[in-house]
Amino acid sequence: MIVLASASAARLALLRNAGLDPKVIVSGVDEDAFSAHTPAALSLVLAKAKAEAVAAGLGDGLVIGCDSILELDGRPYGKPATQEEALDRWRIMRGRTGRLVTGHCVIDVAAGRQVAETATTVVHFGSPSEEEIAAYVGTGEPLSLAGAFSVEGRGGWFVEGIEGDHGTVLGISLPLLRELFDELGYAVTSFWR
Ligand SMILES: Nc1nc2c(ncn2[C@@H]2O[C@H](COP(=O)(O)OP(=O)(O)OP(=O)(O)O)[C@@H](O)[C@H]2O)c(=O)[nH]1
Repeated sequence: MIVLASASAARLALLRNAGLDPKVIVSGVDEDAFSAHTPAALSLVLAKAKAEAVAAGLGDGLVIGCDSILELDGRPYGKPATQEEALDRWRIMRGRTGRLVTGHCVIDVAAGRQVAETATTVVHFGSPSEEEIAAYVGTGEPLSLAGAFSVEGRGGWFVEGIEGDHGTVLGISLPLLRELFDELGYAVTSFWR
């Protein structure tokens, strides 16, 4: 059994479209209770915390935990708390290049084994006008997204391009997840529906 320890609809859709049919158990981890020296380290700490919180209640299964953070000027940006914060974020981001880091953790509950790693995708932001930023933030979309943008939704109009795996931006890197499964001795193809 594969368990996705995430409330992210994007992560679930990505795994389903890629042939898996995970059971979703949201971890409920309080992300504000964690800190780390770098955005990448923070994404890993949070991915592990989410996977561990869900794995603690299971006797078997492969539990996947993830956390996505935008790194800009070395600072971590998660989901904006308010529309005002999202507006301010876009005024910083526009015309700039950031790194979307997603931490991944997979726990083989029965074997008591855990593997974890980050994936990073470079994001080149466009230069939306004040009116465009206000219109985008006004849709409410940015509030549920790490870095206050989507690459395939309404935010896509303001993303000039990315360098790296697009799944990492959506919230889960399939090639990295394949490596982590392989490290635990599992072939992802064996779970394809
Ligand atoms: N659809 C879409 N979602 C994105 C994009 N960038 C980030 N996200 C989502 O932003 C959210 C990042 O916040 P996280 O804390 O990692 O995850 P969450 O949604 O809070 O869910 P949990 O894993 O339960 O914490 C995830 O749901 C990602 O799927 C994007 O470009 N497109």
